[in-house]
Amino acid sequence: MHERYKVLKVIGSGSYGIVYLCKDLKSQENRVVKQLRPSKRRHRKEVELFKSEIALLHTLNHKKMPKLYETFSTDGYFFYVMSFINGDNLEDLIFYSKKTFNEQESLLILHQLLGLVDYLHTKNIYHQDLRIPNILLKNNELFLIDFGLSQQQILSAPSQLSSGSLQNNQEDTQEMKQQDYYDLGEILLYLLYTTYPSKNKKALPWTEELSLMKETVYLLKRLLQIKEPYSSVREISTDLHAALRANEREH
Ligand SMILES: Nc1ncnc2c1ncn2[C@@H]1O[C@H](COP(=O)(O)OP(=O)(O)OP(=O)(O)O)[C@@H](O)[C@H]1O
Repeated sequence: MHERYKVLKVIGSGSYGIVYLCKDLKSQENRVVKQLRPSKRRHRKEVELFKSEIALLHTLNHKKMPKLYETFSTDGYFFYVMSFINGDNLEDLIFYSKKTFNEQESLLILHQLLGLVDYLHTKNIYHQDLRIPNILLKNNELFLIDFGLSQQQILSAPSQLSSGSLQNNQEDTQEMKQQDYYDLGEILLYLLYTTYPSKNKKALPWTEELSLMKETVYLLKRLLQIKEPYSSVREISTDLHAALRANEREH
C-alpha cells in the first residue's frame, strides 16, 4: 500500500471501498485508510466519486467527523487517510451486541445527530447516506462517517444563474435536505424498535406497534413525511425538545 502505513486489519468492505485500520509508522497513531476497490479502479466515474468524497472531507472541520490526513495512489489504486474513530457503529451495536435504546435514549441520539446534520447543512453539505452503519458510538458520543454519497451545493450568486437554473439548484437542495431529514426519521424509528421485540407474527405499522409519547409520534410523522415535512433543522429541533421534555415528565 504505502510504506508509511502498516495494515493492522480490514475494518470494512463496502460498495466501492475497502477500509483498513493502519498504524501510521511516522506518527505512531492509528489511522483509517480507505481504498477504492481494485476492480473498479478503471471506472472513471467511480474515481471521480472517490475524489469528490476526498474533496468534501477536506472541507470538514468537526471533532465528531473524520479528519482527512492525506491521499496517495500507487499502481493505479487510490487511497485516502483519515483519523480512526475508536467506536462501534450502531448497526453492530444493535445486531451483535444487542444494545437497546429506550425512547429517551433514542431521542438523545437524534439530538446529537441533528447537531451534526445542522453543521453539514449550514455548509451546504447534504450527507445523503445517513444510516446506522455510518454512525459510530464511542463512550456515548456520536460520530458521523462515510461521505461517499454526500454532495456540497455550490451556491452561485443569483446574478450568475438564469432563473431556471437557480430554481433547479434550489429544488435539488430541497430534495437533498428532505432526504437527510427522512433518514433521521428512519434512524429514530430503528432505534425505537430495539426495545420492542416484535411479538406479533403479522407485522403491525409502527404507529400501532410502538407505544410512544404523542410528541415523539408527531416528530416521526413529520420526519417521515407522513405529516407536513420539516423545512429546517430548527423546526425539527423545537419538536425534538418538546418530545424530550414530555419523556422527562413521564419518567
Ligand atoms: N474513520 C473511521 N474510524 C473508524 N471506523 C471507520 C472509519 N471509517 C469507516 N469505518 C468503519 O468501516 C466501515 C465502512 O466504512 P464506510 O462506510 O466509509 O465504507 P463504504 O465503502 O462507503 O461502505 P458502505 O458501502 O457500506 O457504506 C464503517 O461502517 C465503520 O465501521
